[in-house]
Amino acid sequence: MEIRYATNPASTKSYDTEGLRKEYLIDNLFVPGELKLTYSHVDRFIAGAAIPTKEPIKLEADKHTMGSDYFLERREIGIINIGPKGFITVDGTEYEINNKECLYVGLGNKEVVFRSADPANPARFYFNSTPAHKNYPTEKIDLDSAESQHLGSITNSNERTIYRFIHLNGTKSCQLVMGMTLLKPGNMWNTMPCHTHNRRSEIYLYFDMPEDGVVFHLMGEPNETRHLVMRNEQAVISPSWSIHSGVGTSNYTFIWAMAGENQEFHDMDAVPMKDLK
Ligand SMILES: O=C[C@H](O)[C@@H](O)CC(=O)C(=O)O
Ligand SMILES: [Zn+2]
Repeated sequence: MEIRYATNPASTKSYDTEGLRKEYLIDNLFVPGELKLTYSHVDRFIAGAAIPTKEPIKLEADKHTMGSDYFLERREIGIINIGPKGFITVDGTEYEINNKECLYVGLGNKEVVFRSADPANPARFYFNSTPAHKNYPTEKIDLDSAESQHLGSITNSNERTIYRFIHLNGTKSCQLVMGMTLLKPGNMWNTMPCHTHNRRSEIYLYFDMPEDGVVFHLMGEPNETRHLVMRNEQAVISPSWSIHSGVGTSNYTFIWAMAGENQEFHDMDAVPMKDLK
């Protein structure tokens, strides 16, 4: 399991491209047949993925790093399938999870297993996990049952729909807040005007991108911005002090997950456009 330590704005100022990518970019999550995990000390997020081929893949704890016997011993998890149909079994109960559907699994569930409906055309499960102190019910959420918000306009190249899966007015969790944003064709910008949220950090996963497409992901303090060039199915860690926005070479979809000391989606500090540097 890969480990990322927390970073601060002062040292981030001096990072070059490679330094920024080493700290913030997660570019190795999707490997057929493997469970891949990255542990970040930013709000103790775990970002991971599983592409089950012939054999199902079990969500196993890395005992050394997590210090637990099973993955959800002290954690909760939100899982979204970004590929073809698959199944997730949680302590014996099987859930069918289609493309862009989400499953929340709470604290204390011992066995979580990923399986593809067609191993030749496997499911692609992406997940975020954070520490938890209480069990909330396992729940499946799809685009129809999610809370949705239409934002932006074609004249600003940012017309998109935000779907909230795990949040205060929907599927309950201890601290994980998770959803997905779909950009309309011809729209390339997300989250501009941008924001920070001092009480929460965030992880983005960009996907549904063409092979040679890129997203210029913007990060850093509002008056000290940097960018990371990101490709399909890559994730990026956004500490609480960093903006998180992006512009692509075509439209794309991204999963966002937040964690911290509150779950108020709108508890964010909007950055006035005149303050961006
Ligand atoms: O704190 C909220 C997150 O940054 C995202 O939900 C923003 C987003 O999906 C968007 O504007 O498109
Ligand atoms: Zn945010």
